[in-house]
Amino acid sequence: MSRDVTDIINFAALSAQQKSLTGRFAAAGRIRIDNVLHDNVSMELLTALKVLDWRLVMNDAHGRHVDISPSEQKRLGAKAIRQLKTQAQKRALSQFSYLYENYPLYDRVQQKLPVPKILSEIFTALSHETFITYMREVTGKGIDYCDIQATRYRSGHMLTEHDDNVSGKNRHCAYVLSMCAGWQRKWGGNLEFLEPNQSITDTFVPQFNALSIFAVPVPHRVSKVRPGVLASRYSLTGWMRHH
Ligand SMILES: O=C(O)CCC(=O)C(=O)O
Ligand SMILES: [Fe+2]
Repeated sequence: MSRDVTDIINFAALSAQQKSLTGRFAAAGRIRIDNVLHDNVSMELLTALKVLDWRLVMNDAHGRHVDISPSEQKRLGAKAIRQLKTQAQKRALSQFSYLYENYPLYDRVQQKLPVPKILSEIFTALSHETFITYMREVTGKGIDYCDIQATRYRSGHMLTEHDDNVSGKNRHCAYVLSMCAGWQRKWGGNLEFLEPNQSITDTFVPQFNALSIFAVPVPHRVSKVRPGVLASRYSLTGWMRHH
């Protein structure tokens, strides 16, 4: 049997923070909410994330999206993948670039493809009326559903400056449910909020079971995970949208 939204999302924690979050979102356009999932759910999610079939995604020199399945990664081999990574990292110095791993949860659900139960339960909870109503109250925005993907950033991965605004997608807010225990800011992989004058106004270091929400459009990036870092930066991320 599937669990109810209240068995997934820790509404007691959300209600306790609601007033301060509403004030902060109105003032700053971004917030972090701690302890969003129940403890047992967050542990189950982490277990599932560790064994997902991760695809490698990046953009090429012409800005085209490249998406490499696990079997294709195996076929290409470690040397070819390393070369692709090096090229992406070079491009990141001069143009919009990204390189990370993803699991397209929303797309898979839309296409009626199988997904791990825990991921499907969390996706359902994030688009449940109870959670959407809460988010509408906190952000003051006309959200009615969330799309979702899982992401994994490992050593050398990054996402350079962008603002999430894509015409026709009706993205009101971006969200990142960060699922990293013991992440250190010196490892990179930090979510940074940017201003035109080269300053970084805010840095969200990955945490465990913490939900960041920020208004779209706002310039931001994920700094490169430092070479040699062995930990994985896991998140569930997407946009709060309206139909
Ligand atoms: O993972 C993050 O912290 C942010 C990801 C992001 O900005 C995006 O996918 O557009
Ligand atoms: Fe983004």
